[in-house]
Amino acid sequence: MTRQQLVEQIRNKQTYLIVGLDTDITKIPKHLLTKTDPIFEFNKQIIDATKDYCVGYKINTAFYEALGIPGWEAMEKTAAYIPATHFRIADAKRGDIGNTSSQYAKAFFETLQFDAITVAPYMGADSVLPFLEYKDKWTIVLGLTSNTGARDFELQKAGDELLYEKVLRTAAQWGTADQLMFVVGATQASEFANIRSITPNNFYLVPGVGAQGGSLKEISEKAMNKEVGLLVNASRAVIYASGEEDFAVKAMLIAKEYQQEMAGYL
Ligand SMILES: O=c1ccn([C@@H]2O[C@H](COP(=O)(O)O)[C@@H](O)[C@H]2O)c(=O)[nH]1
Repeated sequence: MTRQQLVEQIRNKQTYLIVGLDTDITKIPKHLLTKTDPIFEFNKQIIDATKDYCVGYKINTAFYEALGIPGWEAMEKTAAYIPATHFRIADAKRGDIGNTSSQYAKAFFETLQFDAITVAPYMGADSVLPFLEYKDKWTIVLGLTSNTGARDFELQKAGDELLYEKVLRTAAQWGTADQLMFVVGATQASEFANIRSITPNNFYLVPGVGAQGGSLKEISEKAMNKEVGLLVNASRAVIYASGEEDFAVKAMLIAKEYQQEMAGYL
Protein backbone atom coordinates (compact mmCIF):
# COMPACT_ATOMS: atom_id res chain seq x y z
CA MET A 1 0.00 0.00 0.00
CA THR A 2 1.46 3.37 -1.00
CA ARG A 3 1.55 6.42 1.24
CA GLN A 4 -1.09 8.07 -0.94
CA GLN A 5 -3.41 5.06 -0.65
CA LEU A 6 -2.89 4.95 3.10
CA VAL A 7 -3.69 8.64 3.52
CA GLU A 8 -6.76 8.24 1.31
CA GLN A 9 -8.01 5.34 3.42
CA ILE A 10 -7.54 7.42 6.58
CA ARG A 11 -9.36 10.43 5.13
CA ASN A 12 -12.21 8.38 3.65
CA LYS A 13 -12.84 6.29 6.75
CA GLN A 14 -11.96 9.06 9.22
CA THR A 15 -9.80 6.74 11.26
CA TYR A 16 -6.12 5.99 11.78
CA LEU A 17 -6.79 3.03 14.06
CA ILE A 18 -4.78 -0.16 13.72
CA VAL A 19 -6.28 -3.13 15.55
CA GLY A 20 -3.60 -5.28 17.16
CA LEU A 21 -4.15 -9.01 16.83
CA ASP A 22 -2.16 -10.06 19.91
CA THR A 23 -4.23 -13.20 20.08
CA ASP A 24 -3.48 -15.26 23.17
CA ILE A 25 -5.01 -18.76 23.29
CA THR A 26 -5.45 -18.41 27.09
CA LYS A 27 -7.51 -15.23 26.71
CA ILE A 28 -9.91 -15.99 23.90
CA PRO A 29 -13.51 -16.98 24.75
CA LYS A 30 -13.78 -20.62 25.82
CA HIS A 31 -16.48 -21.51 23.30
CA LEU A 32 -13.93 -21.02 20.47
CA LEU A 33 -11.59 -23.68 21.82
CA THR A 34 -13.65 -26.45 20.18
CA LYS A 35 -12.95 -24.98 16.70
CA THR A 36 -10.26 -26.51 14.47
CA ASP A 37 -8.24 -23.30 14.58
CA PRO A 38 -9.46 -21.19 17.54
CA ILE A 39 -6.92 -18.40 16.98
CA PHE A 40 -7.91 -17.92 13.36
CA GLU A 41 -11.63 -18.14 14.21
CA PHE A 42 -11.17 -15.42 16.85
CA ASN A 43 -9.18 -13.20 14.48
CA LYS A 44 -11.66 -13.71 11.66
CA GLN A 45 -14.57 -12.56 13.82
CA ILE A 46 -12.55 -9.60 15.17
CA ILE A 47 -11.62 -8.53 11.62
CA ASP A 48 -15.20 -8.85 10.36
CA ALA A 49 -16.45 -6.78 13.29
CA THR A 50 -13.84 -4.00 13.26
CA LYS A 51 -12.83 -3.51 9.62
CA ASP A 52 -15.07 -0.48 9.07
CA TYR A 53 -13.44 1.40 11.96
CA CYS A 54 -9.76 0.80 11.30
CA VAL A 55 -7.30 1.12 8.43
CA GLY A 56 -5.23 -1.91 9.27
CA TYR A 57 -4.22 -4.76 11.52
CA LYS A 58 -0.99 -5.43 13.38
CA ILE A 59 -0.13 -9.05 13.96
CA ASN A 60 2.34 -9.42 16.80
CA THR A 61 4.19 -12.53 15.65
CA ALA A 62 5.21 -13.56 19.20
CA PHE A 63 1.67 -14.70 20.01
CA TYR A 64 1.70 -17.02 16.99
CA GLU A 65 5.31 -18.20 17.13
CA ALA A 66 4.70 -19.26 20.75
CA LEU A 67 2.32 -21.98 19.50
CA GLY A 68 4.69 -23.55 16.97
CA ILE A 69 3.36 -24.77 13.63
CA PRO A 70 -0.37 -24.28 14.43
CA GLY A 71 0.40 -20.70 15.49
CA TRP A 72 2.34 -19.97 12.32
CA GLU A 73 -0.51 -21.42 10.25
CA ALA A 74 -3.02 -19.24 12.11
CA MET A 75 -0.83 -16.21 11.39
CA GLU A 76 -0.62 -17.07 7.66
CA LYS A 77 -4.38 -17.55 7.44
CA THR A 78 -5.05 -14.35 9.36
CA ALA A 79 -2.69 -12.30 7.19
CA ALA A 80 -4.42 -13.66 4.08
CA TYR A 81 -7.87 -12.93 5.52
CA ILE A 82 -7.20 -9.23 6.19
CA PRO A 83 -8.94 -7.32 3.37
CA ALA A 84 -6.60 -5.92 0.70
CA THR A 85 -7.93 -2.45 1.51
CA HIS A 86 -6.34 -2.70 4.96
CA PHE A 87 -2.71 -2.18 5.96
CA ARG A 88 -1.08 -5.41 7.18
CA ILE A 89 1.69 -5.00 9.73
CA ALA A 90 3.92 -7.79 11.04
CA ASP A 91 5.11 -6.67 14.45
CA ALA A 92 8.12 -8.95 14.41
CA LYS A 93 10.89 -6.56 15.53
CA ARG A 94 13.50 -8.24 13.30
CA GLY A 95 16.97 -7.09 12.22
CA ASP A 96 20.24 -9.02 11.90
CA ILE A 97 23.36 -9.08 9.72
CA GLY A 98 22.49 -8.25 6.13
CA ASN A 99 22.03 -11.69 4.58
CA THR A 100 19.82 -12.77 7.50
CA SER A 101 17.74 -9.60 7.35
CA SER A 102 17.22 -10.32 3.64
CA GLN A 103 15.62 -13.65 4.60
CA TYR A 104 13.39 -11.95 7.19
CA ALA A 105 12.32 -9.42 4.56
CA LYS A 106 11.55 -12.22 2.10
CA ALA A 107 9.57 -14.16 4.73
CA PHE A 108 7.35 -11.26 5.75
CA PHE A 109 7.07 -9.27 2.51
CA GLU A 110 7.03 -12.05 -0.10
CA THR A 111 5.90 -15.28 1.57
CA LEU A 112 3.43 -13.78 4.04
CA GLN A 113 2.70 -10.67 1.94
CA PHE A 114 2.63 -8.17 4.79
CA ASP A 115 2.71 -4.49 3.83
CA ALA A 116 5.01 -3.60 6.72
CA ILE A 117 7.32 -5.03 9.35
CA THR A 118 8.74 -3.60 12.56
CA VAL A 119 12.55 -3.63 12.70
CA ALA A 120 15.01 -3.02 15.53
CA PRO A 121 17.70 -0.43 14.61
CA TYR A 122 20.33 -1.56 17.12
CA MET A 123 22.51 -3.41 14.58
CA GLY A 124 22.64 -0.41 12.26
CA ALA A 125 22.24 0.35 8.57
CA ASP A 126 23.19 -3.01 7.06
CA SER A 127 20.60 -4.74 9.26
CA VAL A 128 17.77 -2.46 8.10
CA LEU A 129 18.62 -1.79 4.44
CA PRO A 130 17.55 -5.26 3.18
CA PHE A 131 13.98 -4.41 4.26
CA LEU A 132 14.17 -1.02 2.54
CA GLU A 133 15.13 -2.67 -0.75
CA TYR A 134 11.41 -3.45 -1.04
CA LYS A 135 10.34 0.00 -2.27
CA ASP A 136 6.62 -0.86 -2.28
CA LYS A 137 6.69 -2.13 1.31
CA TRP A 138 7.10 -0.37 4.65
CA THR A 139 9.89 -0.74 7.18
CA ILE A 140 8.90 0.47 10.65
CA VAL A 141 11.97 1.21 12.76
CA LEU A 142 11.70 1.26 16.56
CA GLY A 143 12.17 4.91 17.52
CA LEU A 144 11.03 5.64 21.07
CA THR A 145 9.17 2.65 22.48
CA SER A 146 6.26 2.69 24.92
CA ASN A 147 7.77 0.57 27.68
CA THR A 148 9.56 1.76 30.85
CA GLY A 149 12.76 0.12 29.57
CA ALA A 150 12.95 2.90 26.98
CA ARG A 151 14.78 4.78 29.76
CA ASP A 152 17.61 2.20 29.81
CA PHE A 153 18.99 3.06 26.36
CA GLU A 154 16.64 5.09 24.14
CA LEU A 155 16.37 8.01 26.57
CA GLN A 156 20.07 8.00 27.52
CA LYS A 157 22.53 10.57 26.17
CA ALA A 158 24.51 9.52 23.10
CA GLY A 159 26.99 12.38 22.59
CA ASP A 160 25.06 15.64 22.51
CA GLU A 161 21.66 14.07 21.91
CA LEU A 162 19.50 11.25 23.22
CA LEU A 163 19.98 7.83 21.69
CA TYR A 164 16.45 7.70 20.26
CA GLU A 165 17.01 11.14 18.62
CA LYS A 166 20.15 9.77 16.97
CA VAL A 167 18.21 6.71 15.77
CA LEU A 168 15.47 8.88 14.23
CA ARG A 169 17.91 11.31 12.59
CA THR A 170 20.15 8.56 11.22
CA ALA A 171 17.53 6.01 10.17
CA ALA A 172 15.46 8.69 8.42
CA GLN A 173 18.36 8.98 5.93
CA TRP A 174 18.24 5.28 5.07
CA GLY A 175 14.95 5.44 3.18
CA THR A 176 12.23 7.82 2.09
CA ALA A 177 9.11 8.80 4.03
CA ASP A 178 7.21 6.70 1.46
CA GLN A 179 8.70 3.48 2.82
CA LEU A 180 10.01 4.21 6.32
CA MET A 181 7.98 4.71 9.49
CA PHE A 182 8.95 4.85 13.15
CA VAL A 183 7.45 3.25 16.24
CA VAL A 184 6.65 5.97 18.76
CA GLY A 185 5.05 4.94 22.06
CA ALA A 186 1.85 6.75 23.06
CA THR A 187 3.18 6.78 26.63
CA GLN A 188 6.05 9.14 25.66
CA ALA A 189 3.95 12.31 25.49
CA SER A 190 6.70 14.70 26.61
CA GLU A 191 8.76 13.77 23.53
CA PHE A 192 6.06 13.92 20.81
CA ALA A 193 6.78 17.48 19.61
CA ASN A 194 10.51 16.83 19.54
CA ILE A 195 10.05 13.59 17.61
CA ARG A 196 7.89 15.34 15.02
CA SER A 197 10.46 18.12 14.63
CA ILE A 198 13.21 15.57 13.89
CA THR A 199 11.09 13.52 11.45
CA PRO A 200 8.48 15.93 10.04
CA ASN A 201 7.32 13.72 7.16
CA ASN A 202 7.43 10.16 8.42
CA PHE A 203 4.42 8.17 9.51
CA TYR A 204 4.49 6.83 13.09
CA LEU A 205 3.09 3.54 14.29
CA VAL A 206 1.92 4.39 17.79
CA PRO A 207 1.31 1.58 20.30
CA GLY A 208 0.48 2.25 23.94
CA VAL A 209 -3.06 3.63 24.00
CA GLY A 210 -5.67 1.53 25.82
CA ALA A 211 -4.08 -1.06 28.11
CA GLN A 212 -0.81 0.92 28.52
CA GLY A 213 -2.59 4.17 29.31
CA GLY A 214 -1.15 6.44 26.59
CA SER A 215 -3.25 9.36 25.40
CA LEU A 216 -4.78 9.32 21.92
CA LYS A 217 -5.58 13.00 22.35
CA GLU A 218 -1.98 14.00 23.11
CA ILE A 219 -0.36 12.05 20.30
CA SER A 220 -2.98 13.34 17.86
CA GLU A 221 -2.63 16.97 18.88
CA LYS A 222 1.16 17.00 19.12
CA ALA A 223 2.33 14.65 16.37
CA MET A 224 -0.21 14.74 13.55
CA ASN A 225 1.15 16.28 10.34
CA LYS A 226 -0.48 17.48 7.09
CA GLU A 227 -0.81 13.91 5.80
CA VAL A 228 -1.94 12.67 9.23
CA GLY A 229 1.30 10.76 9.78
CA LEU A 230 -0.16 8.56 12.53
CA LEU A 231 -1.30 4.97 12.78
CA VAL A 232 -2.44 4.34 16.34
CA ASN A 233 -2.54 0.73 17.49
CA ALA A 234 -4.79 -0.73 20.16
CA SER A 235 -4.61 -4.44 20.86
CA ARG A 236 -5.92 -5.69 24.23
CA ALA A 237 -8.39 -2.81 24.68
CA VAL A 238 -10.16 -3.88 21.49
CA ILE A 239 -9.78 -7.62 21.14
CA TYR A 240 -10.40 -8.47 24.80
CA ALA A 241 -13.20 -5.96 25.38
CA SER A 242 -15.23 -9.03 26.33
CA GLY A 243 -14.16 -12.57 27.13
CA GLU A 244 -17.62 -13.94 26.37
CA GLU A 245 -19.57 -14.89 23.25
CA ASP A 246 -20.21 -11.20 22.52
CA PHE A 247 -16.45 -10.50 22.11
CA ALA A 248 -16.73 -9.40 18.47
CA VAL A 249 -19.59 -6.99 19.10
CA LYS A 250 -17.77 -5.49 22.09
CA ALA A 251 -14.58 -5.18 20.00
CA MET A 252 -16.58 -3.42 17.30
CA LEU A 253 -17.99 -0.93 19.84
CA ILE A 254 -14.53 -0.05 21.20
CA ALA A 255 -13.07 0.27 17.70
CA LYS A 256 -15.98 2.55 16.80
CA GLU A 257 -15.28 4.71 19.89
CA TYR A 258 -11.66 5.12 18.79
CA GLN A 259 -12.79 5.92 15.24
CA GLN A 260 -15.19 8.59 16.45
CA GLU A 261 -12.53 10.22 18.64
CA MET A 262 -10.05 10.11 15.74
CA ALA A 263 -12.58 11.70 13.37
CA GLY A 264 -12.62 14.65 15.76
CA TYR A 265 -8.83 15.11 15.42
CA LEU A 266 -8.74 14.80 11.62
O1 LIG B 1 7.02 0.36 21.87
C1 LIG B 1 6.27 -0.58 21.63
C2 LIG B 1 6.41 -1.37 20.50
C3 LIG B 1 5.49 -2.36 20.28
N1 LIG B 1 4.46 -2.57 21.12
C4 LIG B 1 3.48 -3.62 20.77
O2 LIG B 1 2.21 -2.99 20.51
C5 LIG B 1 1.17 -3.75 21.05
C6 LIG B 1 0.48 -2.99 22.16
O3 LIG B 1 -0.55 -3.76 22.75
P1 LIG B 1 -1.65 -3.15 23.75
O4 LIG B 1 -2.42 -4.35 24.19
O5 LIG B 1 -2.49 -2.19 22.97
O6 LIG B 1 -0.92 -2.51 24.86
C7 LIG B 1 1.80 -5.06 21.49
O7 LIG B 1 1.79 -5.95 20.39
C8 LIG B 1 3.21 -4.67 21.82
O8 LIG B 1 4.12 -5.74 21.71
C9 LIG B 1 4.31 -1.79 22.23
O9 LIG B 1 3.37 -1.95 23.05
N2 LIG B 1 5.23 -0.80 22.45
